[in-house]
Amino acid sequence: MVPCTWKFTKVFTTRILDDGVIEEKDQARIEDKNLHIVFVLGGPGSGKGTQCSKIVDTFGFSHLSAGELLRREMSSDTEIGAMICDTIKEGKIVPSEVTVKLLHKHMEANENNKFLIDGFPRTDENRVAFEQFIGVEPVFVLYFECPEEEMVRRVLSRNEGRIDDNIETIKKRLKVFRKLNLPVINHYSARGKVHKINAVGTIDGVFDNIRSHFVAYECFNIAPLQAGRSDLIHAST
Ligand SMILES: Nc1ncnc2c1ncn2[C@@H]1O[C@H](COP(=O)(O)OP(=O)(O)OP(=O)(O)O)[C@@H](O)[C@H]1O
Ligand SMILES: Nc1ccn([C@H]2C[C@H](O)[C@@H](COP(=O)(O)O)O2)c(=O)n1
Repeated sequence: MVPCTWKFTKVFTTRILDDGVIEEKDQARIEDKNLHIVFVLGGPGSGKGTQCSKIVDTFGFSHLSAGELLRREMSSDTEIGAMICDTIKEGKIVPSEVTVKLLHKHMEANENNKFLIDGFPRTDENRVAFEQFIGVEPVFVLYFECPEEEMVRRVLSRNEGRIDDNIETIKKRLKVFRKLNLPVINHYSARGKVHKINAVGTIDGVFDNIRSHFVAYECFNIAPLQAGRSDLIHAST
């Protein structure tokens, strides 16, 4: 399995408590972890979250869903929470600064060094912000290919009470996906990093296809695995 090669540079955070006691907290900086990051991309409802749970159970990654982190932040009674709510309702993309900071916070707090980052980067701006702020490239990118009618069907029957699971917002999210997310997938595809997954089929059937990519990755001792360069993807509309 994975050799754990943390460098363990500690960051000491000093805080003076109310009673004058000095509390020193130490944490490993994520910059010093030997991070293995897999980005999981695909349109809304293509099954990213469902498959991430299975990857976590089988391959020991930690799952960070950018959408889920934003939804949690949205329920905070703050200006940023309200901004996230408006943006998600409109099917638009939250400014990268907010999302990357949330990802950073959760990666830093988690001892694991293997992360599945689901629904990120959604735009070139997201991608560049992550590269600049976190400074790590993904080892590979899973791209869930799914017909739009199937994605709409799945989202409309998801029934989790999400404010963006309605036909009006779904249409906007699909448009944003075609316009902003496909260029990101093409960016990684040109670098041989994209593993295309056929997202149609039973949940277990789709996972069987995904499994081989992680097994191969582990066999290569977690060295960045170069996928074959796949054809560029063009938005159909
Ligand atoms: N292979 C599948 N076949 C049929 N339904 C599926 C399949 N995979 C997932 N689903 C269902 O489709 C819905 C959407 O799946 P999921 O939430 O995993 O998608 P997602 O890509 O994470 O969506 P989003 O980007 O909107 O968060 C869920 O109700 C899930 O149970
Ligand atoms: N990188 C991201 C990821 C998500 N969002 C917002 C906009 C999405 O429509 C919404 C839901 O995300 P999902 O659960 O479908 O991954 O969250 C964003 O702005 N930036």
